[in-house]
Amino acid sequence: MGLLQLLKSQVLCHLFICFVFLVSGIIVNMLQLCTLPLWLVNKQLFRRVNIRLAYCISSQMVAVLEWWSGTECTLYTDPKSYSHYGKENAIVVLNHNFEIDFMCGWTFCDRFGVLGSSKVLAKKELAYVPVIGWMWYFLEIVFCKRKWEEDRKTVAQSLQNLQDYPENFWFLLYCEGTRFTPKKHEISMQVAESKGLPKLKYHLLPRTKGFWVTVNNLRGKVAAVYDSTLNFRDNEAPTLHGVLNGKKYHADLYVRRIPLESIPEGEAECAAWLHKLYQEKDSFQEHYAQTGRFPGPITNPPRRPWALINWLFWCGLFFYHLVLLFVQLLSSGSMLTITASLAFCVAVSVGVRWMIGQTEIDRGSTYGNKGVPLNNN
Ligand SMILES: CCCCC/C=C\C/C=C\CCCCCCCC(=O)SCCNC(=O)CCNC(=O)[C@H](O)C(C)(C)COP(=O)(O)OP(=O)(O)OC[C@H]1O[C@@H](n2cnc3c(N)ncnc32)[C@H](O)[C@@H]1OP(=O)(O)O
Ligand SMILES: CCCCCCCCCCCCCCCCCC(=O)OC[C@@H](O)COP(=O)(O)O
Repeated sequence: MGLLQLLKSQVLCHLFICFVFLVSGIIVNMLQLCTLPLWLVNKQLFRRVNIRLAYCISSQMVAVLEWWSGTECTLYTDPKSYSHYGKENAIVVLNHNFEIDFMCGWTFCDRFGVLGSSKVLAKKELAYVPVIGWMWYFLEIVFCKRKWEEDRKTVAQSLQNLQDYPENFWFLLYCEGTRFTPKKHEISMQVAESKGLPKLKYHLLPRTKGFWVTVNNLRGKVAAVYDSTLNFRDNEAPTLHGVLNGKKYHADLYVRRIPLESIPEGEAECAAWLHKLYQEKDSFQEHYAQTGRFPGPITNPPRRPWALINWLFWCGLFFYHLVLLFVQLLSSGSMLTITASLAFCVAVSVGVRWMIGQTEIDRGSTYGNKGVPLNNN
């Protein structure tokens, strides 16, 4: 093991990275709060400012993935579609199998210059996660309770609000609605069978209502759906812990650009279209399993330096102040101050541990664990 790799595996380094993320994130959340009055005076300026503030937070996770762990992200797509990426609004449909799939998504957003403005249809529980969840309020992220009767109005309204959004954005939809587990897969395939739909091997059965409502409420604003299929080389199951430990993964992403006009408007037709899309996605995963690659040419967007610069800025700032604080603490000799500082460090570690837990599939929700009642006759 090299010296750098040894350094990356040190718990103290992980604690420092997490500390920087949490404290800088809370500072940015405070700044976001201060921008609220701007909403009343100049809504578009409020949005532009918040896109940049959000970038300071989300790009830290991109920097850790790209520069700390050195994870490589390869893009399979045709060059004609490539020329549109980052220059238009799009709905991204992505498979939901990996704990760090959202970080890979963010990496691609950054490479095409839409990271600050990127959006998602997220479960409501994530709105309460400090830093990221709080940041999302100011980005007008669309939250759902995953209960259609309650979501149908609120989701449509939040999507309508994006009609006059001033900068290009990608809107991410995990149509499976939850992360893949063998149990959820088995249950969703029972649902597929009861609906007379072909079985999927690598995906859960997609929930179609969110897709239908998104496509129809963003019509006229969004140019295309980017059908995106992600996998990792060597059958790896990447984790945030692995990334913090400096483990290098290799992500492969296959993207097809589908013009929005080609997607049917009616609910039933749109649902059938999405089911067909997931059958195609399944065949791409099968191709990957057989050959170790996705179909089509590789056109790799380069890493950009901004995420690294932002991260180094915050790390430098906190490192300087932490050293100063440490020296002052030792020279003060006050047991009370030392104990209070230790308690603060423990609180930060516990908070971050809980946040990391949100990314872990084993600690995931039970959503999708129940299907339609089986007919045992
Ligand atoms: C490549 C570049 C990437 C770019 C990245 C861009 C941006 C990045 C930005 C941010 C990154 C951050 C990432 C954060 C991650 C957070 C993501 C989440 O929180 S995912 C969870 C929330 N999202 C969703 O759930 C979206 C999908 N869901 C839906 O669309 C749902 O329809 C819904 C709108 C949420 C409503 O939920 P509900 O449960 O009420 O669903 P339905 O009404 O659809 O369900 C009933 C329907 O489903 C059938 N059914 C029953 N059981 C199952 C089952 N187990 N599996 C499948 N289907 C099931 C049931 O028979 C009903 O069928 P029908 O509709 O025919 O009546
Ligand atoms: C700079 C690096 C610092 C790293 C350390 C800091 C920890 C940061 C943790 C950030 C937490 C981010 C929240 C986004 C999480 C996205 C997780 C996710 O994918 O959600 C799952 C849902 O889709 C479905 O949920 P389930 O039904 O599967 O349950």
